Amino acid sequence: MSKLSVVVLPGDGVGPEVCAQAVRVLQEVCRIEGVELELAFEEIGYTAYLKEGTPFSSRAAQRCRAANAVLLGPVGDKRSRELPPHLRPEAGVLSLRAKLGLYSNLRPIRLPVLPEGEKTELLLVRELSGGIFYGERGYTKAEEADAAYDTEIYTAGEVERVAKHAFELAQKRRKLVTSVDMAHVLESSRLWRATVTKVAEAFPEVTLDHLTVEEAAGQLVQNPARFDVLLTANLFGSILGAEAGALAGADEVLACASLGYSKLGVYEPVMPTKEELAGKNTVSPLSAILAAGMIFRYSFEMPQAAMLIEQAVIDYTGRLKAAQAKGELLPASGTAETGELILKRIRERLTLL
Ligand SMILES: CC(C)[C@H](C(=O)O)[C@@H](O)C(=O)O
Repeated sequence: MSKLSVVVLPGDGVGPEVCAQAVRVLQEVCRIEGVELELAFEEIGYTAYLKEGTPFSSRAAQRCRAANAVLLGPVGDKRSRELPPHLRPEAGVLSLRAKLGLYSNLRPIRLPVLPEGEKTELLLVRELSGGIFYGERGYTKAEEADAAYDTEIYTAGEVERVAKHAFELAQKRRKLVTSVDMAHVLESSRLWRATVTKVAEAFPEVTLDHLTVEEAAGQLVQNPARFDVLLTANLFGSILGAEAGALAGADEVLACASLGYSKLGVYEPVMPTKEELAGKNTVSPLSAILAAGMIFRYSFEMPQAAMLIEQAVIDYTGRLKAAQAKGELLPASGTAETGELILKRIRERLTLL
C-alpha cells in the first residue's frame, strides 16, 4: 500500500470547518484507492498569530516541506489590520509560497458565455513567487506619510519557468496561451513579453497571443470564450482571478493549486474567511472538497480519484440546481451535511464504475 502525507493548514474564519469536510473526502478516497494517508495539522494566518505570535511558524513550514501536499483553508481576519505587515495573516501565505518554492498558481474558472449562458472553462496561470508581492518596498523618507514604494521585479528565469508550465498545460487543452502584461508601460512587462515569446518557440503547436491587462479585464467580461490558458504576473493574476471569480457567479465552485518544481503543492478553496460565520456550520465546503480533488490530480498523480471527486461535486450541484429550477423545497444542508452528501455520491459513483 502506498503512503502519502498531507499537512492541513485550516486557516481562519470558516477554514477549519470547510477543511474538515475536505479531509473526510481525502480519507475516504484514499481508503477506496488503497492509499495510506498520513495527516498532520498546523496553523497559518491570524489563528497562528494568536497562538504562536507568527502567521506561519518555521515548524509548520518544515512539516509542509516534508509532505506530499498541503491543504490550505482561507486566510485573513479583519482584526489583523492594525498589526505590522510581517505579522498579518497574508504574510503567512506569502511566506508559505516562498518557503515551498511555489511559483505557479493554477485556477480553473468556468465562465458563462453570453447570451447563450453556456459555460467556458479557462485556466488562469498566475506567477506566484515574484513580482510586486516580493519586490523591495518601503518608505522613501523618514516621514512615513510622505512617499512609499513597492517594486515590481521579475527575472527572465522566473518568467520562463511559469511560462513553460502554462504552455505544457495548454498542450493538453485547447492549445492557446494568452499572456497578459502591461508591456506598453512597464519595463518588467517588456521582459515578461519577450521571455514568454521565447518560451513559445519550444511549443510550436500552441498559439500564443498577448493582451494588455486592461484588454484582458474587458475581454473576460465581453468574450470569455476567447481564453484557454491565461498566463500572467502575480499582481495582475490576483486581480483578474478575483474578476473571473466574480463573473463565474456565486454558485460556481472554485479551488486553486500552487505548484513549484516538485510534486508538492498547496491546494486551497477560493473563498473568503467569513469570520462572522465561523463555527456555524452554514457555508458550503464544496470549494475545499474540490481543492482535495486537485491534490489527487497534481500531487498524487491519481487522475481517476480526482475525477471521482469532481464528478461527485458536479452531480451534487447539478441536482441542486435542477431541484431549485423546479421550485422544490430543499432540505437545509449545512457544511457537515453537504460533506456527507458528497461522500455518499462518491460511494454511489464507485458502485457505478
Ligand atoms: C494578499 C494575497 C496573499 C492574496 C493571494 O495571493 O492569495 C491575494 O493576492 C489574492 O489573490 O487573494
